[in-house]
Amino acid sequence: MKQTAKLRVTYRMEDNQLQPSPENASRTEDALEVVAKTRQAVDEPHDVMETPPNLQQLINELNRLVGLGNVKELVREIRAYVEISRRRQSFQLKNDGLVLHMVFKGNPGTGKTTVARILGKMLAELQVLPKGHLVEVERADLVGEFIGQTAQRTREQLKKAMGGILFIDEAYSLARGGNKDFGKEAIDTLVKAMEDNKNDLILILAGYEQEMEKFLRTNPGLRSRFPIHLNFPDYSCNELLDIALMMIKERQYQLTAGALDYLRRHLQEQIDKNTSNFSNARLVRNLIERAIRRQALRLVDKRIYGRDELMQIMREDLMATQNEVNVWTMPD
Ligand SMILES: Nc1ncnc2c1ncn2[C@@H]1O[C@H](COP(=O)(O)OP(=O)(O)OP(=O)(O)O)[C@@H](O)[C@H]1O
Repeated sequence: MKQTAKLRVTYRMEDNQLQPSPENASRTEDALEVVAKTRQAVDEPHDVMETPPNLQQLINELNRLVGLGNVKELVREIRAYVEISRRRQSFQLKNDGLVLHMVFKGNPGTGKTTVARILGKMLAELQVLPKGHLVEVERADLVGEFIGQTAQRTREQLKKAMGGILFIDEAYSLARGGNKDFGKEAIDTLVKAMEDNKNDLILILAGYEQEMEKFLRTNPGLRSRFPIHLNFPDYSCNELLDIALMMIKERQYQLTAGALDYLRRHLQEQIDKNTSNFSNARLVRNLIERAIRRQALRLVDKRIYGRDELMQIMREDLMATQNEVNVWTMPD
């Protein structure tokens, strides 16, 4: 692309060379710098989004997650926005700060915490957040039982989260008791902190979709402070199976054909039951981890075994988990 720039500058002759006249020398230098930068930006072929290695690793980590197309798209948007804001800055163009407070709506085990954790690290790499760590809290961490306790607890958590993300699970439980409840005080303290620490803190409210919608409807002032809403839908049977295979592979195990067949049927059965405590990818993780322990038990007294055998998860290892999986809920 051919680019021309017009400059209106007065010159004078000095040592047989044309020099900008002293009264507008600095304006000239500014103008020439802008021209140089424009040329560089327009003419030079350059990597549109150079990605530092740490950031690339996090992008890979996010992309490895099964599904979640909307989340991946949002992250692309944020990266692009940060990059363009930087380029605009170099031309002294106006830059309204990014407001990245978010609402994550979805059932348990749909990846909300996992995404928030990766996002925090990414925003630190992009220098949008100073640290990018995640502090996960729920009502009991914020709300006290006596006067004065709530503001103190909430402030403590805010302090821990400063520089990163404060992730509030089941955020609507803060409004549980209405205006007389201490939860209201927690919300007010959070809102104030959002205003006072615009560049140092991101708040994510997470929880079931319907409860969250109701919460935001009854607190209209809150909705406008959270410009980004992300839905985390339940995973399909195939997606859950992909997640299972990914987890198996990461841990250097393999499913036999019988185990795979069993797992597919079992997951579909769980989906069809449509129970409220169905925990999506967390259920899968618990199934796999339990099956790994069962496989160990099956092999431990065997004298002869090979590499393949040590890697194989069989149908019977998974079947043993059927009635026990809900008892064995592993922390993340
Ligand atoms: N899309 C995915 N691909 C691979 N693994 C996933 C995916 N989504 C979730 N997981 C895994 O499932 C487990 C549960 O996910 P996570 O804790 O992020 O869910 P959550 O929505 O925050 O649940 P909760 O609301 O109950 O806290 C984690 O081990 C996570 O790594």
